Amino acid sequence: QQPPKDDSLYQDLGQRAGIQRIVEGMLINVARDQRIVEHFRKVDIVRLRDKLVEQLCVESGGPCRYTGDSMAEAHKGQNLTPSDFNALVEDLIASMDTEKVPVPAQNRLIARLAPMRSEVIGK
Ligand code: HEM
Repeated sequence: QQPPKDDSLYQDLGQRAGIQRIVEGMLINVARDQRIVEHFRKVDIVRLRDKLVEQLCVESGGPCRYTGDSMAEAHKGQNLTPSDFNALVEDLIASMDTEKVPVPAQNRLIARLAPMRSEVIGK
């Protein structure tokens, strides 16, 4: 038998609906973010939204499955920099602020994304 899964972060993010609002808010922030918006010009934004929601759901301990590409695959050829990465994280944090996600929960989510940094940057 599996130990019960810790889904407290998923709950703190407002479950699937809350995560969807966070992701959509982040993408709206990205659309206004001159530092990185160019990367997203030709992207299927609905697919990106859906894959991000799945991924944040999984990473926060929610009952979801991630069906997208690997992080290395998704960011291959983009040559993303540490500054690009930081800009996206700022846009995510601003969205979580708008959604009134408590700061400790924000920090837990960022901590779960941080290990992906090396798979995203410089590919
Ligand atoms: C921890 C940080 C990041 C995570 C968790 C993440 C997550 C994802 C996910 C789940 C996808 C969708 C993959 C798929 O379609 O199957 C994706 C695609 C994409 N990401 Fe990221 N990403 C991160 C950082 C970044 C950064 C810093 C940028 C640019 C500033 C970026 C730009 C993009 C773009 C443009 C796509 C679409 C690629 C395409 O459709 O060809 N990502 N990302």
